Amino acid sequence: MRYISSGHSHGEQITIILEGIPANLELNLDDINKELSRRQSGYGRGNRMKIERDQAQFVGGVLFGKTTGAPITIVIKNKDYKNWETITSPFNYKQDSYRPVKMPRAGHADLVGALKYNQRDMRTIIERSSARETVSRVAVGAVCKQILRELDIEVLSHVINLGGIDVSNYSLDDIRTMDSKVRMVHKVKTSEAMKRIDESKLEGDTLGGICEAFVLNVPAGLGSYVSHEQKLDANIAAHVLGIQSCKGVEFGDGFDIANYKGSEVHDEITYTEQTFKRKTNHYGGFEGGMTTGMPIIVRGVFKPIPTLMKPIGSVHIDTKEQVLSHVERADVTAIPAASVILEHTISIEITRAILAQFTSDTIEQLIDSVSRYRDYLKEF
Ligand SMILES: Cc1cc2nc3c(=O)[nH]c(=O)nc-3n(C[C@H](O)[C@H](O)[C@H](O)COP(=O)(O)O)c2cc1C
Ligand SMILES: C=C(O[C@@H]1CC(C(=O)O)=C[C@@H](OP(=O)(O)O)[C@H]1O)C(=O)O
Repeated sequence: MRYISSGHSHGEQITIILEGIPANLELNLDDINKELSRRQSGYGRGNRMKIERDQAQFVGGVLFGKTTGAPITIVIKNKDYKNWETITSPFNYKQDSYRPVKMPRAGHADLVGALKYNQRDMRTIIERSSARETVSRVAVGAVCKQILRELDIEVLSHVINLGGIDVSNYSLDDIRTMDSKVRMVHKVKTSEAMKRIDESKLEGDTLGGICEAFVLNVPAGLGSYVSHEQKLDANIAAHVLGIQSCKGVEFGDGFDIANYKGSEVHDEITYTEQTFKRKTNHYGGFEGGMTTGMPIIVRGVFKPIPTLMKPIGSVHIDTKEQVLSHVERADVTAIPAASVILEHTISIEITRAILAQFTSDTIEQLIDSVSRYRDYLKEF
């Protein structure tokens, strides 16, 4: 399974081509659109999210509500395009009143993108480096979650730190039953986090944070130790790090394991109810790049939004004068959205590993093949 996306933040649309999804999967379009709208909400987002109402249009690979096995094409329109058309229309642009972007924002892709692609107007960089692209991961991840649901595998996420405030107060059961808005910025301690967001906004500043995701009911043995390309934890980490503004990924106890002895952190092996289990899950569900059968626990840390309404120093790319960096509409924080994106990114990698490992021309074959593998594990 693989996917590619194309499109600009303020262009007409984001187009996604997704290949390798089994045939006969009945897609629930409402659920896919619900996931897209979860990505849009969350306290601290800027005015762009008031303009957009993301909806997936399937224009290939789905007939009679089911996947056909052919590549799937998904289109997500940018409603904001109508306000940008004179700038971002590929050919019918007008240059008269347009001001090119010349003062790179530290933390964004502006300067390095301009250097790499020899661009003198960093609009060309912004249009693709923008996290608008994350609609594609969520649309693809939402399709993947429907496959995972057929296999009784569940992926959940929540915010655990927003701008330095610990907002992690929930058990797995709480997270599972929360409605999406509450899940993204939690009820308890929310007011403190919202206050911090309001203060940052007034100060012209931005915030980052940490999100956590869980994958439940994964069979042991997804992924493989035989090559780095097949290590599922490595593939999840790479894809998560590819989320705009992600600066680190950890599994289970993560960086904290450095503080313990082996006897304290290796997850001791037990055998109950015909299953190999672990007394603990310090390694977050992975050994040797393979799932252990314990819940997968992944956290991502996301830096504060680069665009600052009270800008910091920069250098004009033509004159080389010291200036203040470019200012444009932006989020104060996007951590609630990052949590949804994290969940979908992980769903994609879990699905990719499953489709690589099991017979999957059709969803029926996949369900049967995973079920037989689960029986085999019980008989082992
Ligand atoms: C959901 C989401 C929304 C974002 N919104 C903004 C934004 O409004 N303004 C901004 O400057 N950066 C925003 N970012 C971060 C930039 O896209 C990101 O920092 C930039 O592409 C550079 O990539 P890097 O941070 O991974 O190095 C957002 C990131 C995410 C995940
Ligand atoms: C459009 C989205 O996020 C955008 C990501 C983004 C950036 O620089 O990454 C900058 C902002 O774009 P704009 O300048 O149009 O307000 C965010 O709104 C989205 O998440 O759908």
